[in-house]
Amino acid sequence: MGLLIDGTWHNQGYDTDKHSGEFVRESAKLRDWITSDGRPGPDGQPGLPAETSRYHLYVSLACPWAHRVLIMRRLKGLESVIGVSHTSPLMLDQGWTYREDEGSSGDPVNGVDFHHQLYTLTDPHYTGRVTVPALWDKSSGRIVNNESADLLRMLNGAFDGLTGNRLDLYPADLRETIDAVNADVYDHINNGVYTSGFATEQAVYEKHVVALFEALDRMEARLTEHRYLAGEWFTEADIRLFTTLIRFDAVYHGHFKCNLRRIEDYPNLANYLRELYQWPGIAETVDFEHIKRHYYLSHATINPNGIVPYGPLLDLDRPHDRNRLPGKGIREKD
Ligand SMILES: N[C@@H](CCC(=O)N[C@@H](CS)C(=O)NCC(=O)O)C(=O)O
Repeated sequence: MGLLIDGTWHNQGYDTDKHSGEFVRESAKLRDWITSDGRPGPDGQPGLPAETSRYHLYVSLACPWAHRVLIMRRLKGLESVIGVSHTSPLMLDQGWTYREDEGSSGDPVNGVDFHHQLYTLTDPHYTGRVTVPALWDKSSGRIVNNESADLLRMLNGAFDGLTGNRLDLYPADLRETIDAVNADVYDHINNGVYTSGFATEQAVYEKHVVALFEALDRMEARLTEHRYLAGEWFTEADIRLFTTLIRFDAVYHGHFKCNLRRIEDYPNLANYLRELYQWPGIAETVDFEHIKRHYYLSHATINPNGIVPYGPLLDLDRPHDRNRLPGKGIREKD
């Protein structure tokens, strides 16, 4: 694990001492935006036009943030429009790598060995953490965006003219609800497992793990009455919760000590997780081999001997009970 400082790779972990034992996630820095015709993004970000085969997605199959984007790519029928390379599950001295002998797909676009090289190709003086997912633009030869929340929004709309796909995972009339759920899920669940697991002080860990389970309780209650997080429609809010839930019992419960309960112990969350897992196309984006090997083998401070647990046994294909609640699937744009 490491970071770039003025374009030079430094092999160093997260500095929790600087924040009294807290893990503080760095904000993504590369934030240009793909739009259908290259006009600026929603907040005036520099725009680039959607084109077939122009952009390439670099992901880790282990990473919950990258996984969101893989699901959106699949649901939006973008497989033949945006190519993908995945890293090796191991994130060690050189960070994410494209070592095929360790399980990476390799990098056919730039032929790099290490993910950090894509950042220095983008900016020879790059300073910051080197993260997946990253969307590469073959035309300008750089990463245009490395923030999964942005990538979800772009993939939901910008390429519709090329694919004819009209599914809308961020419908205008549900945005207020989706944004509010996303904020809670991001702070306490998506990031909450990391702030719990990477805490280096007991009190800091306890604060985050309690907040995490309070948020899971809120989601459990919400899903008693609602089929999906924003109501009857499946939206990006569900994708964003799913990628944490699917890793929870296999990794976060043990490795990150998020062990008040398992997802399996929550009737609604467990059934909801299975419904989403069984959604056409989604199970194919889940790779437990990468997920387990990544976490248990990449964080030597947490798991120094690198033993990967054999279990748990998960039966995500068994039936769910979510049909008891009204659901309409994914909205189509008018
Ligand atoms: N804000 C980013 C966060 C991505 C992120 O933190 N990815 C992790 C993998 S799960 C990573 O690459 N970490 C490397 C590091 O922090 O050095 C996003 O959501 O796209």
